[in-house]
Amino acid sequence: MKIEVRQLTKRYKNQFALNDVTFTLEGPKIYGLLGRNGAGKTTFMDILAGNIFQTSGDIFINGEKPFDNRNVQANVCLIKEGDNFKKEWKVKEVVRLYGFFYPNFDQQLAAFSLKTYNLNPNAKVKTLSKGMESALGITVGLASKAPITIFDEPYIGLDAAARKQFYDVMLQEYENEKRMIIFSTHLIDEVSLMFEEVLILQQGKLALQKSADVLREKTISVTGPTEKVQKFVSDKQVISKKEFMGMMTAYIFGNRQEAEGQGLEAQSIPTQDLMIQLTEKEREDSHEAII
Ligand SMILES: Nc1ncnc2c1ncn2[C@@H]1O[C@H](COP(=O)(O)OP(=O)(O)OP(=O)(O)O)[C@@H](O)[C@H]1O
Repeated sequence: MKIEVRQLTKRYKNQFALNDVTFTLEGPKIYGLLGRNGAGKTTFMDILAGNIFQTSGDIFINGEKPFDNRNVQANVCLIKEGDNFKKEWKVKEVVRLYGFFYPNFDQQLAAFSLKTYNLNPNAKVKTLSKGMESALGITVGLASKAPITIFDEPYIGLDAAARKQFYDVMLQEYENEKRMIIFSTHLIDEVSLMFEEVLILQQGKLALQKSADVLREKTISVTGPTEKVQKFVSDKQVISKKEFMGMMTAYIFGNRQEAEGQGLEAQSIPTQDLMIQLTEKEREDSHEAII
């Protein structure tokens, strides 16, 4: 599957939820879509799933526009953090309806997942706890086998053990049959090892798109006397810098050994820290994407 996003903009009155973003996603791959509150993640996922229409720009899924397009929508399953299903539906009706809509829907996997999460097929959605409703979302999202499966904070209310079950089944399913999974979450440290590529949105702009391997190997923090650090980073891509009492820490794309060879302290940066550094206030106006 190929998703082409071209100068995509969504504006609500004076508020830009997405502001002229351009990028391409090509699967099968597990994408992490990250960003602070209000960065535009849900808006993007809603446009991708054909739920809402952009103000300007284009989005193509394998060359077709998703809005009001049944062909495309049958290939895209979006599970949000809540209110995915009508409250009056029974669990088994949700599974049946998703089964009708998604051509590759895996009934066996759905039944297995319902059992795993102790979900009673005859229970109405309105009687489920928050965590149980999330488990139902996860169940139909995974069982949909949609070529583009999107999870937008899908596990509100799920405890750590239940989240781990979800990750395990998701990875197992992905191993069995690869597809494009777009995963948006604030629990970044918990899932970042699953990502194959990371996108970070900041105030409706794309701040970063990089393969997870590159991020793991090449993003480092370098600490030492300010002058020495300044000199070391002068020819490198700098994510952010902080200075305190003659010492500087710079977050950069670079080589750890090279920094250590020059007597600087170097550490790799966890994805969550990277997101925080990239979206710090000082960077807000620069809108310089790292792609
Ligand atoms: N229906 C709407 N009407 C007005 N403004 C909206 C609407 N939906 C989103 N916005 C605004 O667009 C911006 C992006 O919102 P969005 O929900 O896409 O962010 P997000 O990255 O998903 O945030 P979060 O991590 O908090 O879920 C925010 O400023 C939000 O207030």
